[in-house]
Amino acid sequence: MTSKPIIALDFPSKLDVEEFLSEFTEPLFLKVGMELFYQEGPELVHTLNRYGHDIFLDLKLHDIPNTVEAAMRRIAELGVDMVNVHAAGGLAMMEAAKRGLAGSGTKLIAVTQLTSTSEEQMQQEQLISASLEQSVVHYAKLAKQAGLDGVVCSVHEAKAIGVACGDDFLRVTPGIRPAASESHDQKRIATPSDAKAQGSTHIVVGRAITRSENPQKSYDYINGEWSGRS
Ligand SMILES: O=c1ccn([C@@H]2O[C@H](COP(=O)(O)O)[C@@H](O)[C@H]2O)c(=O)[nH]1
Repeated sequence: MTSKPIIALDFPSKLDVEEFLSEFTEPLFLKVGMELFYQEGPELVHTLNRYGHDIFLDLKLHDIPNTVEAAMRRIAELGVDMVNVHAAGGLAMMEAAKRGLAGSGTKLIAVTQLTSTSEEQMQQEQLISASLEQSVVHYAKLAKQAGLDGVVCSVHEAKAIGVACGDDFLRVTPGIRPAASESHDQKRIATPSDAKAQGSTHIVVGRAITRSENPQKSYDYINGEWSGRS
């Protein structure tokens, strides 16, 4: 059975979130990112939790190990289902993040290479001579070594990560677009059915649902394709 699509709540305020969620009747898997969390803080997370939604807190921590461990101790108290760090922060930082979450039940995943990054951009701007897939798999192995539950990657690397890190290692994939949709700022996009075929364990979908004229209909369509019902 596949997980529910994770809806990226990239909204500026709680009011916008309430208006968006009023369209839905069932419990959802929601992603709270930086824009919303910096505006509304932990209270919004508690509210979404009370309504029975699963929550991925997408804050992408990246700092020295001591700072990240302390921040994760606070995040552990929020009771979210999933949180993340940047794998580029290194092994010691990821291990510290995991220590900070100890006893919480919150899954910890690491961003490998952002889905808005192309191979050419990565090689030129980060001075990495490896291929993008090699870089992503390298970070996935580092995250596994640190004891993390999985990574954020694009659908295009999901299969290779499954081979390198095992099938139970989470491959959470943003950059999801229905066929022939606009890619916006994303470089490594794929459809929900591609994600299913390539072994993503979760898909993250923002604008294709939140900016749709009919969010419930778009969600149902994407969920159907992802779960193999259409
Ligand atoms: O590599 C990454 C990591 C995180 N994201 C986040 O996912 C959503 C995608 O939104 P769309 O509107 O579907 O493009 C967004 O919140 C990003 O911050 C990502 O896209 N890529």
